[in-house]
Amino acid sequence: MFKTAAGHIARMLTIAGSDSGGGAGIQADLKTAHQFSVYGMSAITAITAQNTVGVQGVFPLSPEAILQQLTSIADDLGFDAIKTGMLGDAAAIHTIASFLTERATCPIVVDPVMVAKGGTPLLDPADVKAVIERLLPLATIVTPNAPEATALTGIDVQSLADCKVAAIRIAQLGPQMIVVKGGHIATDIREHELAVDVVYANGTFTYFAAPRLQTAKTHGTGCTFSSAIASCLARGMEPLAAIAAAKTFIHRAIAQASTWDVGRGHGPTDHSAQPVFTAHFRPGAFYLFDGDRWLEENRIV
Ligand SMILES: Nc1ncnc2c1ncn2[C@@H]1O[C@H](COP(=O)(O)OP(=O)(O)OP(=O)(O)O)[C@@H](O)[C@H]1O
Ligand SMILES: Cc1ncc(CO)c(N)n1
Repeated sequence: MFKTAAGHIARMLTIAGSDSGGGAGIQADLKTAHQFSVYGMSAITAITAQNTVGVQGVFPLSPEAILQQLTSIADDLGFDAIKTGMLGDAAAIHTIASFLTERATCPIVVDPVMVAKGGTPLLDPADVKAVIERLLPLATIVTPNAPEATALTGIDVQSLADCKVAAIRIAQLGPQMIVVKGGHIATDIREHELAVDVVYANGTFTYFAAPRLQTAKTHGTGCTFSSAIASCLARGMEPLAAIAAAKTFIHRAIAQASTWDVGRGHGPTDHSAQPVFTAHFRPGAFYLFDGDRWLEENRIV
């Protein structure tokens, strides 16, 4: 396990839903924390009956049950970074936001989960307001995919240019750094398609791209990516380096699972993948991951 500069084991808390299929939610988050040599803890917000084909049932926990888990962890174990995923409803969001305000001084990664890959809603659209008003102002990093960026801003996010406009709008809602993920965005800015994650902070865009992998093994990619970022922040890494390491991890996790026979639908990724750690990234640059290392490219997006 990784020891922080303060000399203790790095700890990451995930506040999210349970995925019985093991590829997304709490299960993905804890597997990811472990792979980053970070001690993982969980406060479960809802239990889903779910597999790679779809979501068969959602059973939210009460705000009391959520708060008691959070309090038990805060009173004893503590945390160096927190990630939030599927949250349930507005009442749960208010409870979690109040807890974070009172008891969290560490970095917070908000993955604004709204819809599962198969299309099942995991958050009522009426509750998006609570995410915007209560959670985004607390976020060190927020990681919407394209449809989530649309729900947060009202901008129809379909292209890289849309990602940039949406990121600027989301920044006005309070988070320190925004990552609009490129999994849903069709780009063709090279001879082969890329999955480009657009990062925005302090008025500057930085880009992390990787070749788009042609596979349906993408169940839980967003959960895995955001918990990888939180794990890196728990280790004390800088935000850009954390996002880059998370991108290398999810890229390899998708690639390694491409031949797996786990489930009949959108299969899970391989959380035993090895992340690549690179120390320094220049804000404003465009980086391409070639599977082994990051290359800085001279391009205007
Ligand atoms: N086919 C792919 N090839 C390479 N990278 C991908 C692919 N799909 C997604 N990614 C990467 O995975 C990460 C998660 O992005 P994505 O947009 O899929 O999240 P998401 O939609 O929130 O996932 P989910 O809802 O399934 O948890 C991003 O870094 C994105 O660039
Ligand atoms: C529990 C849970 N959280 C998040 C997602 C989004 O991938 C999912 N499918 N299930």
